[in-house]
Order: sequence, then C-alpha cells, then structure tokens
Amino acid sequence: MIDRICIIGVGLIGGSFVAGLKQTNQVKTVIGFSRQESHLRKAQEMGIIDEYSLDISQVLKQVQMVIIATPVNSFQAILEMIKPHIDESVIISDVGSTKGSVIQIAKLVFGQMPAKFIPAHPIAGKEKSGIEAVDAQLFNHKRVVLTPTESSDIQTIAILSGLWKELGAKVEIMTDKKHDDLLAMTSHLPHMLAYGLMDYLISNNPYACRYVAGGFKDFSRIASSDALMWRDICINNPKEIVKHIEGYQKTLEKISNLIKNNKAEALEQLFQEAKSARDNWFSS
Ligand SMILES: NC(=O)C1=CN([C@@H]2O[C@H](COP(=O)(O)OP(=O)(O)OC[C@H]3O[C@@H](n4cnc5c(N)ncnc54)[C@H](O)[C@@H]3O)[C@@H](O)[C@H]2O)C=CC1
Ligand SMILES: O=C(O)C(=O)Cc1ccc(O)cc1
Repeated sequence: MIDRICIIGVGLIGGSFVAGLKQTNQVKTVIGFSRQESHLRKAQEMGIIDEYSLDISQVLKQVQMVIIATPVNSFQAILEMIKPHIDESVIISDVGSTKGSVIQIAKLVFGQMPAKFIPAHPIAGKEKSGIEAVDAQLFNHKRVVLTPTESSDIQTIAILSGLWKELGAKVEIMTDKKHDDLLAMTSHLPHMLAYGLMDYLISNNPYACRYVAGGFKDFSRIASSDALMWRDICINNPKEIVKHIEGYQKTLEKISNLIKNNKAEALEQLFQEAKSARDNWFSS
C-alpha cells in the first residue's frame, strides 16, 4: 500500500484514478492540488481526496508518488513547479493523451528523463470533464499504455503497472513513438472528424441538427469533449495527427470517386469489408 499520493488536476481522469486506488485499498492518503479551490473542496466532500492545498510545497511533503492529470500543455509549468520540492525517490507519472511530448518536456525540465518518471495513458474516458464525471470503475477492462524510456527504473514500471492492474486495466508497454502514431489514428483522428463534422454542419446549415438520427448522435458524441484538452492534444502530437487526417482524406477521395463514377459494386465491397472489420472488432 502506498502511504501518500499527490494528484495534480482532480478532474475526470485524475479523480477516477485516485477514486479507484482508494476503492481497491492501494493508497492510504490522497492529497489534491489544482488551480481552483472549489474543485478540490468538492473532491474532498465526495471522498475522492483526503486533503488538499493550493501550496505545492505543502502538497508534496512526504509523498511517494505524484500523478499529473491536467491538459498536456500545462505539463511543463507543472514539472517546473514540482521539481524543487521532490527528490529522485518520488515516483512521477501522468495520464496525458500524448506521450512523446511529455517525455520531451520532462527531459527539458529535469535535464534527462528521471528514472522514476513513467509516462502513462489510460485509453478510457468520456466526453464529459470534471470531478462530477468521476467513476472509480472507469478503467476496468480498459487498456492503459505505459511508455517508459531506456532510463526507466524497472521496479517503478512494475509498481505503476500493478496499481493500474488492480483497477482492472490491461497494461501494455510500448514506445512513445508507437503510442503517438496509434492513438493519432484511433483516438485523435476520430475526435477531429467529429469536431469537423459539427463545424461543417453549422457553417452550412445551422438548422440541419433538426434532421439527425441516432447515427449522427453516435458519430458526433465526442465533439462534446473539452475543447482546451483537444487543443492541447493537437499541439502536442501535430505530425501524426496531420498524417492521419491526410491519409483519411485520401480514403474519402476514393469513396467520392467511386460514387462519382457510379461504381456500385466497388462501393458495396468497401462498405462490406468495413462492416465486417467493425463487427469482428466489437463482437469479442
Ligand atoms: N477526458 C478523457 O476522456 C481522457 C483524458 N486524458 C488526459 O487526461 C488529462 C486530464 O483530462 P481530464 O481529466 O479529462 O480533464 P478535466 O478537465 O476533467 O480535469 C483536469 C483538471 O486539471 C485542472 N487543471 C488544469 N490546468 C491546471 C494547472 N495548470 N494546474 C493545476 N490544475 C490544473 C482543472 O482545473 C481540472 O480540475 C489530459 O491530459 C487528457 O489528455 C486521458 C484519457 C482520457
Ligand atoms: O469519449 C471517448 O469515447 C473517448 O475517446 C475518451 C478519450 C479521450 C482522450 C483519450 O486520450 C482517451 C479516451
């Protein structure tokens, strides 16, 4: 059991993580830090954190682990803020949606990647943000990717892995490069498509939303996600996101040409293959 964990950013993901740790008896005391006292007070009332302070030197006293759960553009300022108050025995991790940029920032701030800083990304979430959306079961049966570097401490990887596994997560280890490419395709691209679809509709016909069915609602749900969080993800994984947007544009171009040229059979075949892939992926 960990004696004292500090969570920086007590919102959907940070709150759900520490709520899960408490529920599974993996931590004795959780101490919260955020910019807004009202969020911290609410989190304490909900029993998600035990203590909080707006003074980082107080928050970091005697902690064994610090988890950063804020939008990724804030990471540099946060690492610079915590650096003077922790020594190298403290485990650091995060839940950010991009991983290459987090490693780059950590190297910049600390001079090298600290052996006990293990970057992590739970591939689970919601389009809702904030403490009200916290769910201690959020990571059950979900994948969590760890992206340690060549300087990472093996025992620390095992400790962090163990915490996530106790929450029911399936932990996987990969390079930050592989993570950022894969997630740009499976998570960042779909969010761009959903935001793009909404933008397309409202700029063409703001009344179109009166005529949508369930399919549109399913497809566009993630356009309700937090705008600042997604701004930060784009800024922190630009190359891979643009690469997959451009790849997807080619697929749309292909479909458009099939329609223009009245290629009924080829269209049906493309749809059938896509349907089978989706049916197979989500039937298991
Ligand atoms: N929302 C989702 O579904 C998922 C999000 N993530 C990642 O998790 C991280 C957190 O996202 P959410 O929990 O959804 O956000 P959230 O908005 O629910 O919570 C973020 C919290 O951080 C606080 N905060 C923001 N900037 C801060 C700063 N500079 N210093 C201290 N506190 C600050 C906010 O006040 C808020 O309480 C992001 O990096 C995001 O990319 C990862 C997986 C899923
Ligand atoms: O709401 C959804 O379905 C999501 O896809 C949530 C999500 C958002 C960001 C991540 O890095 C991972 C998961």
